[in-house]
Amino acid sequence: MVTFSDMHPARPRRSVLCLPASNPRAIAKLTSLEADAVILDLEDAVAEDMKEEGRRNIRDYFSNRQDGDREVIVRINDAASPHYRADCELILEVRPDAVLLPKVRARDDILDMASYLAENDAPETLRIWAMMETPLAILNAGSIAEAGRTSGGRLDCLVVGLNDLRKDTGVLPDPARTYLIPYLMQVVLAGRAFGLTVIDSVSNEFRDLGPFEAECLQGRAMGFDGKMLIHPAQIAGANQHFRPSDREIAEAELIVAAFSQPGNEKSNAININGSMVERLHFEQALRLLARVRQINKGMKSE
Ligand SMILES: CC(C)(COP(=O)(O)OP(=O)(O)OC[C@H]1O[C@@H](n2cnc3c(N)ncnc32)[C@H](O)[C@@H]1OP(=O)(O)O)[C@@H](O)C(=O)NCCC(=O)NCCSC(=O)C[C@H](O)C(=O)O
Ligand SMILES: [Mg+2]
Repeated sequence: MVTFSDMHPARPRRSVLCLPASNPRAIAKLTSLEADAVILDLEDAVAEDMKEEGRRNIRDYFSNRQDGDREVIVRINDAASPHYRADCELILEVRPDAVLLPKVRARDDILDMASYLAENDAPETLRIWAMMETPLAILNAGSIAEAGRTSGGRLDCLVVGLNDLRKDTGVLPDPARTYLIPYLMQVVLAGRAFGLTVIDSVSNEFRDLGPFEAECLQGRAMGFDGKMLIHPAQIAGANQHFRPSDREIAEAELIVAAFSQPGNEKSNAININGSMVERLHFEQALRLLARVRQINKGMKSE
């Protein structure tokens, strides 16, 4: 059956690759990588004494941007850090597709950034993404997601950060993510309630891709739109697992065809091979097919 996440109309964000802004070799690889979106990180992936170099690399990158339609996001340091002001100035200067706020705790973190962007005439296309990686972010997930509306719709995306969450909660690493599931689902629910994209956490495994693939399957089943990645080896798996399967596409086509048949156009519930299919499934099917078209449009070779 078509899943709820297929209703979400946002652009494809199946694979969201993160890399340290201080690593020019990794940055140089980007044009050859098939990630749907890219995060240039100034926060945890960058050593204290490399932050300025990271900002310089980001300036260089945007001055010669060759990404076409791909979203490029910059993760800044948090408001309490000495790097925050310089990072914010950089955001206004290079105007990425979004600024990713680390260690969000409450809705005010979103509102403060939204005010800063508005006061400095940042274009509406400059969005806000939020890392959901503190215990307070999970407790306040609903009001953080709601702040997206209050802030004029600038908040676009919630990204779970399980490394920080494990650190702050004491939950032990476990391939099944058993005790983290309530936190993950809380973020999915908050995102869905306010029309945001939800991105599953990184998996730290990039040589043995078995545990990573298992997390992709689980994340998709939970309703996530995509996964944050740390290594190019993870891109193909995320693109595959967060794309509707051939079976789902065929089922959606069947539903659309059935509702388009004479006599069914105004029906709210019909019988397809012994299953009740409602108009809401028809709407889901249309959205799924629209998403597939979007994915196919952005695909070079997968
Ligand atoms: C994890 C790594 C440090 C591993 O790096 P390395 O040992 O160099 O890997 P490889 O030898 O396999 O690399 C092969 C080439 O691929 C390039 N590369 C590696 N990673 C990336 C990448 N992410 N994007 C683009 N290109 C990449 C290398 O440069 C090699 O090329 P070359 O130099 O020409 O030989 C490394 O993968 C890495 O730094 N990953 C990203 C780390 C990161 O961004 N961390 C922050 C995100 S995690 C997070 O946010 C957690 C969250 O906050 C939470 O709390 O959970
Ligand atoms: Mg983190």
